[in-house]
Amino acid sequence: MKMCTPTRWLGARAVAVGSGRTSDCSCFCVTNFRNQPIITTTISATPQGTRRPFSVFCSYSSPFLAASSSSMPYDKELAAAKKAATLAARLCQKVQKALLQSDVHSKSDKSPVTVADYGSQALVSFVLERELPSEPFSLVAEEDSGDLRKESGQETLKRITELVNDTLASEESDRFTALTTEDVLRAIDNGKSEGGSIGRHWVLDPIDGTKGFVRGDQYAIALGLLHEGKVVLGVLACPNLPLTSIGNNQQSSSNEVGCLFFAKVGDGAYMQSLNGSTHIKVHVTDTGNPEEASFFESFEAAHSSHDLSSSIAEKLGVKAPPVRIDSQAKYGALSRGDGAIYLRFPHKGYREKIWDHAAGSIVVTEAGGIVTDAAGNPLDFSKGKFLDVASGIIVTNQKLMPSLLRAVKEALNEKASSL
Ligand SMILES: Nc1ncnc2c1ncn2[C@@H]1O[C@H](COP(=O)(O)O)[C@@H](OP(=O)(O)O)[C@H]1O
Ligand SMILES: [Mg+2]
Ligand SMILES: [Mg+2]
Ligand SMILES: [Mg+2]
Repeated sequence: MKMCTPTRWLGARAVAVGSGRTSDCSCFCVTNFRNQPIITTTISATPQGTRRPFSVFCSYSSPFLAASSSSMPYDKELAAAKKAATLAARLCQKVQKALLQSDVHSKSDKSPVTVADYGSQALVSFVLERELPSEPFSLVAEEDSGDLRKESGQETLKRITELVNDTLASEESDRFTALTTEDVLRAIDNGKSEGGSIGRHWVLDPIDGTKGFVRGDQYAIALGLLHEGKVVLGVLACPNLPLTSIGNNQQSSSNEVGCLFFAKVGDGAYMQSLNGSTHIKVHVTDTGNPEEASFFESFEAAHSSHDLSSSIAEKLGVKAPPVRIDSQAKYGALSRGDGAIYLRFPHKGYREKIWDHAAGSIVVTEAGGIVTDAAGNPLDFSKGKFLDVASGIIVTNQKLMPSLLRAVKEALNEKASSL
């Protein structure tokens, strides 16, 4: 079977143009941008068997193709995601600047949540639904409105609604209409989808790294899109991340902070300033030498075992000390080569959630990196809101992955035999 990439998308019609020897190959296959066959067709052989150009016209009724008539797949979704994450970042920056103790609450699992987590979720949900009116809207997001619907949550709900409206009014004054508290509750609760392997689902962490946010450190607004269980685009807004490298031994040449990373499947990973400069393509480091590599891990030892990662780094031959920062800003920094490895080993019993990895993982893989669980399996985002991973998550480049996997295996075996 010959594979040829479509040269044009014509609504519900895919057109493939190529050349082939029609006498020895009669079955042709139109592939999508991930090289997966979407249409196969047979062309009858010419008696002469000559090499000549051919074109194949096939009817195809996919809503995905129909929706992509004049642009590349997921273009308008990416534009909407960048807009939503940028607006949410503005809201978070405002709150972090003037963080009042009363803006931090405790959820039933005792983790912190702030008015900015809720406000960011409401804004992203509202903007995505408004920008993509012709698409069914499904959102899997971290926060829910339960506490805000209680009597004790009314003041907080008012404050969140004000924040959302202030942000929309200052950033989009031309199209602003105020949201009510009910609108805000509804937008937050749109995030109740369970995700899964069928159709499309947005995946949102409105503030990833809330503890970092409250401390005044790193955090990210992380938004991904799943299609048939795979992450197909991701946007990471990192309002406090310097535009220049934060790796070990690297002096920052500018004080400017605020990065927006974005990636679409098959299209590479990019970074731009949150203030809207032109974007640059980013790539993970290509070092294969652990002595040149540094590694990222959680700032919070409660989120990832610092002991285990230090044992892995030692076995691998990494000399540099860990770079500890909060949130998926780690994935963003790794995607542009600030460091070579990200190690995440949650303590026993913790179940990873898809919103903590969806956006970050596509940014890194499109930048040429690899994201797997501790056994080397790819992450499976198709099983609902949880990610079932073996022991932990590891991220690095192609060259270092084989030796990293060996070091992880050794360190995990050592830990198991010491218990
Ligand atoms: N005990 C635990 N082990 C591992 N991860 C945890 C955890 N408790 C919370 N987390 C997750 O770790 C995320 C932050 O990761 P990091 O340590 O890389 O900054 C949190 O995201 P939120 O801040 O969105 O709740 C939360 O989902
Ligand atoms: Mg949280
Ligand atoms: Mg998170
Ligand atoms: Mg969060």
